[in-house]
Amino acid sequence: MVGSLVRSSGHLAVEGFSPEAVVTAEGVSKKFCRQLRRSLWYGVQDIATDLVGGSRQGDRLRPKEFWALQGVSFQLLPGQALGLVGSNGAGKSTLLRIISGLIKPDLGQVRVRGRLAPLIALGAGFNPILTGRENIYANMSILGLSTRQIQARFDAVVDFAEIWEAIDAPVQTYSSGMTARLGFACAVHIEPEILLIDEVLAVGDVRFRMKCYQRLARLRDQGTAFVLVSHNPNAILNVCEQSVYLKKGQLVAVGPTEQILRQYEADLSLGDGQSTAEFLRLPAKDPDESLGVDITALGFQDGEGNWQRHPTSGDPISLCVEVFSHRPIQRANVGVLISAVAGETERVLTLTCAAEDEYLTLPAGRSRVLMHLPNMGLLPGVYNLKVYVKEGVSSLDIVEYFRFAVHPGRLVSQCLFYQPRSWQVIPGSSLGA
Ligand SMILES: Nc1ncnc2c1ncn2[C@@H]1O[C@H](COP(=O)(O)OP(=O)(O)OP(=O)(O)O)[C@@H](O)[C@H]1O
Repeated sequence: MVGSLVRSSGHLAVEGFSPEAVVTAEGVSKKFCRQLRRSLWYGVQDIATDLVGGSRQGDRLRPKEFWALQGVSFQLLPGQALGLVGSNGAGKSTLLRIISGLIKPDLGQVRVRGRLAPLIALGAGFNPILTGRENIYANMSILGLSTRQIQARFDAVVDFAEIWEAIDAPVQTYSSGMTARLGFACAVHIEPEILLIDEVLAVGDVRFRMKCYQRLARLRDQGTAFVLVSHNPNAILNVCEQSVYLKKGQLVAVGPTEQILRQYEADLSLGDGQSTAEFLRLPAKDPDESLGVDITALGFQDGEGNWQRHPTSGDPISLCVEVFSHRPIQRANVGVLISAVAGETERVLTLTCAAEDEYLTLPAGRSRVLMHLPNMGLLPGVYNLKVYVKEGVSSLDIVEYFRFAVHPGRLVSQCLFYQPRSWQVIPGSSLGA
């Protein structure tokens, strides 16, 4: 799908484009200027240069300009789904805007073959003062449908968006979920050959999201190609078998989605500023500030008591919470809440003493609370751990932020949940008597 990649002058470039590709991006670069005044002035200069038939110096940065995209090449074949991952400001939306034709690249080119539907900003393409009905006609005709074709699909669009009661109200009175539903419904009902989706699936309730995913699967079966941007790795994993990783405007990797997400998440964990330390040491608290128990250190330890900065999926591991107690606590409730960093703070695991009525006794002075996990059930990725110590409903101390990465190990699971199990074959045995 993405051709073979070679490194050239510090960038990855695609060798041997397929003539069947529905989208081909070749050495695409885009620069922006953060100063509005300068940016407007540069715009005027560029238009003047175009008018007199001069050539823009697209390859050079003018003062205060920066590359939002630099030398990005990839291609998308019919019916294939490509995820676009990268942290904030990596250039994902800029790339989608260039593919959709909303903005022009300064260098390189993008070729698109087939009808393209961009779903790249909530409500973009809708006129807020027009009604839902009027917007459906306006939007779908911009996307290439005739009035007769729109009439034939109108009911299906409104049914899908579930907005019959508001169809004659101005779109500015719609909730963000309703606008997203209408945008999605219009885009999928033009039956595009290429669909660009930028985060819009994050809006709307869970039921509608499931409906969108089902619809996307149907479009894929019919041969629609996708480019999907999402901060939620599961959304990308569900839809795309291949992904592109953008970092500071450059394409750093392309390949199977699982591999690309691991690389991205590993980079995220290296950028957290905590990664070099084997465990998290917390600054000593002023006795006046303390509520009775202070968490003084936090980390993972293996069976031999060695600190493990990055636990391995499937291996036994213990979470170690070092505390200093100013007085004995008879019924301490220690809680551990784990969320996925790349999943928009999606909670993955909540483990508390109170949930199992297994309260702890903390003596006065320093102690280590160990939570033994026979298997690290988290899949490879980057997580944030929050830990608290409570006595009844009163919180004694809390650490909001301990980021760690889980490295791949022998555990192989395709889903979020890992169930430890053992297998057995009983020869000569049947379920009958
Ligand atoms: N019109 C613009 N003028 C100036 N800078 C811009 C403009 N549009 C985007 N940028 C900048 O270009 C860079 C890339 O932005 P872009 O929106 O493509 O990133 P992104 O990967 O989609 O980020 P996010 O995940 O936060 O949506 C950012 O530094 C952004 O601030």
